[in-house]
Amino acid sequence: MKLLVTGGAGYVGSVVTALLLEAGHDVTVLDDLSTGHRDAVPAGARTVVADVHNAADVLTPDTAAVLHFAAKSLVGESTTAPAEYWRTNVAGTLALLEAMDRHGVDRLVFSSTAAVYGEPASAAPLREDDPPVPTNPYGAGKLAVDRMLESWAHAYGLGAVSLRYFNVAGAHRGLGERHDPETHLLPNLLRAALEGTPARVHGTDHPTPDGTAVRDYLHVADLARAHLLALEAAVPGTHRVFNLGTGGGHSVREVVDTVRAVTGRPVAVHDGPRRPGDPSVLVASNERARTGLGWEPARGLAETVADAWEFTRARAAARETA
Ligand SMILES: NC(=O)c1ccc[n+]([C@@H]2O[C@H](COP(=O)([O-])OP(=O)(O)OC[C@H]3O[C@@H](n4cnc5c(N)ncnc54)[C@H](O)[C@@H]3O)[C@@H](O)[C@H]2O)c1
Ligand SMILES: O=c1ccn([C@@H]2O[C@H](COP(=O)(O)OP(=O)(O)O[C@H]3O[C@H](CO)[C@@H](O)[C@H](O)[C@H]3O)[C@@H](O)[C@H]2O)c(=O)[nH]1
Repeated sequence: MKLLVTGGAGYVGSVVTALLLEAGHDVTVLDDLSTGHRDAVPAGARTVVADVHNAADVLTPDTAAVLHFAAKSLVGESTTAPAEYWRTNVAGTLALLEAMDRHGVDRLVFSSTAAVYGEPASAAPLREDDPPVPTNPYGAGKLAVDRMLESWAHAYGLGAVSLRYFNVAGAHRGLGERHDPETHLLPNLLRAALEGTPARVHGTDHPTPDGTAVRDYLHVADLARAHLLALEAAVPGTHRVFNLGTGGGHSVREVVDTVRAVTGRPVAVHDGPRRPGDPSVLVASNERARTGLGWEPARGLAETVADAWEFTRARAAARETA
């Protein structure tokens, strides 16, 4: 299939692009490189450096589907700089949908997020029919897009799938997290392991067994595989929503312990206050993805950390020889 991947120079989009190419698809990446990297786009894909608002210039009538990753995606930043979140994530998606309408492209796979659920009422795994009550502009904007897609499917016959990712982590064949500044837990812990500097624990007073926040860490290669299944599930006239997570949670302290075990390094941590907008527990129920997409995650936390560690060390070695 001829596919457009927005945000394909970013972390998740580059890994999905690699899998799409392996499966024989013809891929064009549209990315403004604001948080992505041109050299992260796998060989074999075309790259167009452009804003998602200008997707109409890149789409063609023979584009079969769009996979839409381009977004601003930091919960904390969305509370202090919301304008950019509404502009890129919501207005940008509206521009993309209008461009798809103009070219008759009727299938979309969208990167939604666990942040649409806000602060869950209990620690039970979140289901897609649990009430979405986002607590920050990032989650609110992603929920707005989920609802936009629902109306587009109903009124204009779009076939859309919203994949609500929980915490993506790990690396796949030389592709991993390269954010600057880096705010995500695992890359920060691995940098601490590499450089011998301390990492920070945001909040030790959560209502969890050890007081630190619990998240569902999903290997990026498992996540990426779900996108190929979602492409098949994007049937015109329907909008479907799937949570993507392992179904199990780990506290920040458990991730720290796993990093120490995998790297064999001490990794010092300083305890600090909670980060504004951070829910205490986010764990996915992946039942619907298992039955509806035939998807299941294959990797656990130790393998996810090990792959991210290999990526971190390889990049450090490449920097040294450069
Ligand atoms: N990483 C996670 O844990 C996670 C969890 C839930 C949802 N998501 C969602 O998954 C998607 C990918 O996230 P990621 O972690 O790979 O982030 P990323 O920042 O690595 O990738 C986003 C890509 O979009 C591009 N981009 C941003 N604004 C753009 C614009 N206006 N026009 C064109 N390109 C633009 C960036 O340059 C970057 O390459 C995002 O939509 C994000 O909200 C990520
Ligand atoms: O140096 C750090 C970084 C993070 N944390 C904590 O670790 C947990 C995970 O944080 P992080 O890796 O920053 O991810 P989240 O804030 O949970 O957000 C990610 O996961 C969400 C879905 O759960 C997505 O919506 C977001 O786009 C994505 O950034 C949180 O409790 C943080 O407070 C620390 O203690 N120290």
